Amino acid sequence: MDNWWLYAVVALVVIIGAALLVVPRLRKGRESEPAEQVTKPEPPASSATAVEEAEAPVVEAPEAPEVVAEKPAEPVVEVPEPTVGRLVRLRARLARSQNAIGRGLLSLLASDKLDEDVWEEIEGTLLAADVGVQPTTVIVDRLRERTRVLGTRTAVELRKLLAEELTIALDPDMDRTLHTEPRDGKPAVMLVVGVNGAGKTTTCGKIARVLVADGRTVLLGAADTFRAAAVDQLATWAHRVGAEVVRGEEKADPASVAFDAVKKGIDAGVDTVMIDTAGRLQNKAGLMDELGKVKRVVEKHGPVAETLLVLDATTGQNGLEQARVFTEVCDVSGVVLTKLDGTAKGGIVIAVQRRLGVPVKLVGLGEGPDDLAPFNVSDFVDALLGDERDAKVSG
Ligand SMILES: Nc1nc2c(ncn2[C@@H]2O[C@H](COP(=O)(O)OP(=O)(O)OP(=O)(O)O)[C@@H](O)[C@H]2O)c(=O)[nH]1
Repeated sequence: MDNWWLYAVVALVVIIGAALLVVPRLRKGRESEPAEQVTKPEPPASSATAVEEAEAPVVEAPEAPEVVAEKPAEPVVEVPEPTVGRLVRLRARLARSQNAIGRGLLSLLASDKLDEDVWEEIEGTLLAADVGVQPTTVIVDRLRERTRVLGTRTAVELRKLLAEELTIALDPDMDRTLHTEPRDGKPAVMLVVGVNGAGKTTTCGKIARVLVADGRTVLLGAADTFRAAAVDQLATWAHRVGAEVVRGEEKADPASVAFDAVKKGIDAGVDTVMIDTAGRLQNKAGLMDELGKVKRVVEKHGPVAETLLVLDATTGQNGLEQARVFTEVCDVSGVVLTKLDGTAKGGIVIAVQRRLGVPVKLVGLGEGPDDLAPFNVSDFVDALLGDERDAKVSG
């Protein structure tokens, strides 16, 4: 027990040493806690971006004029194909789709014996080609008579006879002029009517291209206010050739859009104003009335030069009844027969003219911008029957 103080000193040293070791660690541990608290409230990366974005307009504002300057100033205006001889250039396509009629008829006529059965087959071929009952009867009766009287049997002569009969059936004396020239200092106004999907908007665009190619100025009125896409479609066609478009609000009164378009055309001094109307079903009396209203309202500016009825050739005879209603409402002056490239029934041209008493003025031969041609009887008959030289070779 003499050394009790020695034990006391050692114990004190141990306690102090332990205290020196433990306290700094505790302190260190406490210091790290606030560090974690700092990282937690840091804004996440995305909110930092949001702040940058929120500030962006302020920072980028001075650059705005540069953006405007970089915009492509003018759309590229296309130069359409010249119109002269278009039907001839498109003849191969037309002939491909019509060959069934021409070849069928010519081979039947070249039969060893033109008996009752053969004439019935000829009649069937014409009916199947949508020529229509009455014109078919006339064509067959005349052919029968002429082959009997003339005793014609060579392929060349038979082709000539058939061509003559088809030409008569197509009424070459009908006036197929498209009235697009301004009169009395006012633009020629064209109304384009027809059922949904017949190709009205496309036809407006194609005609505008033809007119622009011929050096005319054109304004298009988008009176199909029922379908916003139709308005955009027309505007696209117009921009491609540099024509102006007048469009109304969606669901606006089509008659007022048409009226405004003609007024703008008069003020701007353009040559032709074309009004694209909504596709209307003939059994919707209200809609047909509205079409009549469009015409009356437009006529307040002066007479309409041309009312074109657009008909889809692939609807065949069924389309004719619909077509007839249009002729009653709006005094149709010409027919545009579209999609002739999509049918082997070219005889519909004969049926349309007979039924409506209106000339086919233009034909659509494809979806391409220049696939529209003035209708020409002799080119069409040539396309129906194939090249005359083919007949000579086989004759
Ligand atoms: N193959 C072919 N397709 C055509 C021709 N004319 C138009 N079309 C196509 O027919 C479709 C309908 O044409 P649109 O011009 O939209 O018809 P629309 O009469 O204005 O139709 P709505 O606006 O619904 O009344 C489109 O796909 C055109 O490309 C043609 O001569 N041949």
